[in-house]
This record gives sequence, C-alpha cells and structure tokens, in this order.
Amino acid sequence: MGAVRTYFGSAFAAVAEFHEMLMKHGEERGLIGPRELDRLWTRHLLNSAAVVPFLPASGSIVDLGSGAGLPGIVVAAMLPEAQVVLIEPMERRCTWLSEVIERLGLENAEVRRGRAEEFHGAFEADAVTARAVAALDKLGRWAFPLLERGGVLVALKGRSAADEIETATKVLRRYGATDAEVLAAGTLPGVPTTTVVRATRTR
Ligand SMILES: C[S@@+](CC[C@H](N)C(=O)[O-])C[C@H]1O[C@@H](n2cnc3c(N)ncnc32)[C@H](O)[C@@H]1O
Repeated sequence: MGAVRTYFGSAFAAVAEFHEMLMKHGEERGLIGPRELDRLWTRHLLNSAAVVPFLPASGSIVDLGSGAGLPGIVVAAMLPEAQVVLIEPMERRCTWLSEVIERLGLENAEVRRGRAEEFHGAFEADAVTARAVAALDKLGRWAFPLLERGGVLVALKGRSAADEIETATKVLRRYGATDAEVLAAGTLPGVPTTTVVRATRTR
C-alpha cells in the first residue's frame, strides 16, 4: 500500500508540476494556444495519460514529435521504470523539454533533437507513442522502423482513427502490423472521445 501511495504521489506531483509549467510559460513560449489553458488537464494531460495502460511498464519507449511534452512527459512521469526518449525536431521545443525533465527530476527521460526518419536504425524500442504528429500512414512509415519486432505503435487519434487504419493498410502490412485496432480508451465530460490506436510490428 505504501509503495502504491508513493507511486501515485510522485507521478501525480510530477504531472501537476508539468501542468503548472505549461500554465505559466506555455503560451508565451508558443507551446500551447491561449484557449487550451483552461482545458489543459482534460484535453491534454488526461488525454495523454490514456496511452499508459497500453505501454510496457518497464520497456524502452520513444515519443515522436513530443512538442510541449505530450504524451512523452506524462508517460515518463507515470512509468518511472520505463526509459523514454522524446524525439522533436524543433530546437526551442527541445530546450523546453529538457527544462521540464530537469525540473520534474525525470531520470528516465531524455530528449533527442531531429526528425523521426533520422533515427531509423538507431532504436529498437518496445513502443513508440505519438499524438497529433501525422496521419497513420505517414506515422507508420516514421515509427515502425524505430520499433523492435513485437514492439507496438500506440497513437492518440481523433474521430478519424478507423478511417486512418484503412488508409494505412499498405504500411501496416509492410511491417506485419495487421492487428491495428482502435481502442476507445474513454471519455470525459465535455471532451471528445480519447481514441488510442495500437499496432504491433511483427516484421
Ligand atoms: C501538432 S504538434 C503535436 C505535439 C505534441 N505531440 C502534442 O500532442 O501536443 C506536432 C509535432 O511533431 C513534430 N514533428 C513534425 N515532423 C516530425 C518528424 N518528421 N519527426 C518527429 N517529429 C516531427 C513537430 O515539430 C511538432 O512538435
């Protein structure tokens, strides 16, 4: 019980600190729109947390196109046994991500600057996460080469998730990810359904 309390206490404290940093600096640093500030918890932080049940708790995870840190920072805070690499091409966003990691004391997270394609062959991750980065066919081409065989792509998507799976058939087949499916992870009042798509690389 003590360990459970310690886990939730520290994970929640880290996400709450991240919320505070985004509230204070997110708009001025061009990381989050002004209209999003009031719904940071629901639309962004809890939405990001929806991927966590579908990730290996102690594996290697790459978050593609982390931007302000979504979902990568939330994942690193909630899965302290996992190793999380945040890939982001924009320098000022990488600077922000490094500041967040330092402030939250996330020893299991690191930032790598660059585009996904530049890291092909550099990782054999257990999982790749992505939120609002690209449609699934493009995302698949970027993400599957970062995964080991048996690794999963876990993407946060919107209402078009099922259609995106249809459109991505070719790339999903190329990597043997024919198990691609929509997992409606849940809804919160006033928030669109949080849709998680998971696909496993088998070749
Ligand atoms: C719309 S933002 C989403 C950011 C964050 N994931 C979120 O949900 O708030 C898309 C991000 O993907 C990054 N990006 C664009 N092309 C990329 C690529 N080829 N590889 C990795 N990241 C990329 C952008 O720099 C940007 O930070």
